Amino acid sequence: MKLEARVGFPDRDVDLDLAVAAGRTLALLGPNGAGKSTLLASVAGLLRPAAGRITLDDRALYSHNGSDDASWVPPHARGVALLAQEARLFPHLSVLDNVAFGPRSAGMPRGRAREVAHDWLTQVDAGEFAERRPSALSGGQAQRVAIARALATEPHLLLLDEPLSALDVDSAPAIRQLLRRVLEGRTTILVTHDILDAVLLADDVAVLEAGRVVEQGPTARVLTRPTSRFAARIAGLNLVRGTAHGTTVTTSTGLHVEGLSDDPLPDGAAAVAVFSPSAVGVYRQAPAGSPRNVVHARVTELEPHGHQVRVHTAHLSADVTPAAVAELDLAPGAEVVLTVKASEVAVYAA
Ligand SMILES: Nc1ncnc2c1ncn2[C@@H]1O[C@H](COP(=O)(O)OP(=O)(O)OP(=O)(O)O)[C@@H](O)[C@H]1O
Repeated sequence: MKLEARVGFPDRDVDLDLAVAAGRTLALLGPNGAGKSTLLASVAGLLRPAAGRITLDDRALYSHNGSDDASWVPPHARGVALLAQEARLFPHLSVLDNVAFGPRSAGMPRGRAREVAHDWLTQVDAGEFAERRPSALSGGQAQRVAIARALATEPHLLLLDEPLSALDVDSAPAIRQLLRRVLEGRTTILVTHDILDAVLLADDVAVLEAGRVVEQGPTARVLTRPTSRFAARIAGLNLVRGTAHGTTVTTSTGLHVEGLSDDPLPDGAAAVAVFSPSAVGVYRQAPAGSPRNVVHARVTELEPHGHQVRVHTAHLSADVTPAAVAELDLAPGAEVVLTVKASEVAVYAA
């Protein structure tokens, strides 16, 4: 089913508008406090927006038009399942009864509900734990059971709130693989801080910043041609925002970055210049006679990055070899000149 959600919380300065197409997974990305949990809780029915409208296909789960005639479907009647960071299984029930709980609550006879629970446990490779209590499961095993419990209710919409973040590094990859399998064809919203989750699990990505959706689109597009600084950072790219003049982007502080553009941009249009840290050269003094983009900056941090060292400055990053770090005597506070060839910079509308 297709989800459309417009939710407004003036007291939180949150005003979000997004949609998830039927059968697709949308990853919600954004810094702390961006509004991801607020959106999830609103869709689950745990939080009531001050304004907006939430629909699953044609069914309104919540609507409010400024007067008193709001419609409100309670959480249990929404057909929405929420999977949290921790499995939160009922401690006094066996694993099997945990999974059978949803179908039983929906009126399914006990024997049939247990059969359904068995099927789901088998599908998540947790059949062997059926008779155990949750206290006898590892974190990864418990999360498998929680996935089975969520899916056994046959939800129209699945909400995943950082489902891998509480797992240790050894069990997360297997659960990620499992999610990849079970999310296929299900309408899902996935809140994550992990770029790997977005790449492996999500068809689309929405980036939230300060209570607003700042960009939304297919995952591959957002990660290769980001228009927000947050998306650029998680994609490992430099992004300079400003206005276009030809194929040059000029920032509000007067920095000019020239690049290449597929489509001509109207003069003065909002635009970004995007380039990889590996395309950035680092010098102590401006190289003579260079046609490149040149930016004066100060090193803020050095960070290992594969076999390279990522040199961070206030707005841009560069990847250099460890030998170059030694040769240039780079350290936080060092003044540097960064260069990038126009042919390495993509300029497009933001
Ligand atoms: N219970 C609350 N009462 C009032 N304001 C809140 C409450 N919970 C969150 N907020 C505010 O709402 C805004 C959105 O917060 P939210 O928790 O949705 O962000 P988030 O993207 O989920 O962040 P995180 O990644 O840290 O979980 C923030 O400004 C936050 O301070």
